[in-house]
Amino acid sequence: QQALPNVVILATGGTIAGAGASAVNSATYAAAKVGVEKLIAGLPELSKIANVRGEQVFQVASESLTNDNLLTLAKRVSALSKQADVDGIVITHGTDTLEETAYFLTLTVHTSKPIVVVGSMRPGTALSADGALNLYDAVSVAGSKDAAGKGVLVTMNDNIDSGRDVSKNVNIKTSAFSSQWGPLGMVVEGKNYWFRAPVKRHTMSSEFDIDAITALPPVEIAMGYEGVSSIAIDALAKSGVKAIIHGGTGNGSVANRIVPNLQKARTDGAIIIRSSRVPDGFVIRNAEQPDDKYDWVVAHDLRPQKARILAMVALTKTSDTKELQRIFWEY
Ligand SMILES: NC(=O)CC[C@H](N)C(=O)O
Repeated sequence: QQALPNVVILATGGTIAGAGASAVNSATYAAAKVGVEKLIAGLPELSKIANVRGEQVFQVASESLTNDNLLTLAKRVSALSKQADVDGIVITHGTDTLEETAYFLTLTVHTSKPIVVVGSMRPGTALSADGALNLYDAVSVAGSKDAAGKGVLVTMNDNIDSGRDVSKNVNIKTSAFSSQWGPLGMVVEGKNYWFRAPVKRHTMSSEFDIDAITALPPVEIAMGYEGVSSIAIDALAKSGVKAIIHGGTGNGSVANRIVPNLQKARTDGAIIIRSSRVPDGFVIRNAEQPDDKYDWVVAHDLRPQKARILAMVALTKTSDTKELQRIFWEY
């Protein structure tokens, strides 16, 4: 009988720590109510697969997380990952911005130990609550040797997804999370079944290290849509943001009437990053807009909210647009 792995659960809030007035409240409830000790005590099956201990890092709904929260969490994950008595780390998280935290961690934490971010779509008080199994799966994956070196992972609805690729694509339903490139595998009854591996740079092979990052630069998002005006772009440029993510239409297209405003924002110093509001596919450089001529960057397959995370991290090292474009291809 092998010794059980040591897994630390860092709790940050969300629906997985939510509570409703009755068992039929699957959508109407308060997130971030239940503490980590109670979450662990409510799942005695965990003690059969790992030595688990919990830390309450935050108790919030994830839409309210800040850049400072991201830094605090990532630094704690990094410190724990360096401890010999920690084999894996689980982060319980609200699902609304889970994909952003998971991507930030995979970009910045230098470890090959498994790190798993997990949430739920229904509070623990609801009928058919999904949090208990999702958390069991997260601890199981975080404690398994075959999950090492795959970047930060997300376990929701039996799937093991890459924290880089996965997004919340459905609300209300427990099948909320998916990626256009597919899950890496599945976890069933405490066993992992792998089908693919990430090819983008992450964790150990990342050039970014949370231990060396003390602040994140301001990066904001402006959406494209029929009838868009230059109000948002002009306001962002004036605010002094270091980069503007343009969540464009289609292939990252930009309304002709705001192109001059984005060009001016670039000349005045902001980095312009062209992404798309379309959930899947990716943006091709110099298609739709002459990125070389305008000195713009394209976001590859990253959605605006993920492009913002990579832009903030990349800008801690460089504001050279050629370097930034390399980083967007590689991560
Ligand atoms: N399902 C959820 O976790 C959503 C709850 C809340 N909005 C959050 O993101 O924390």
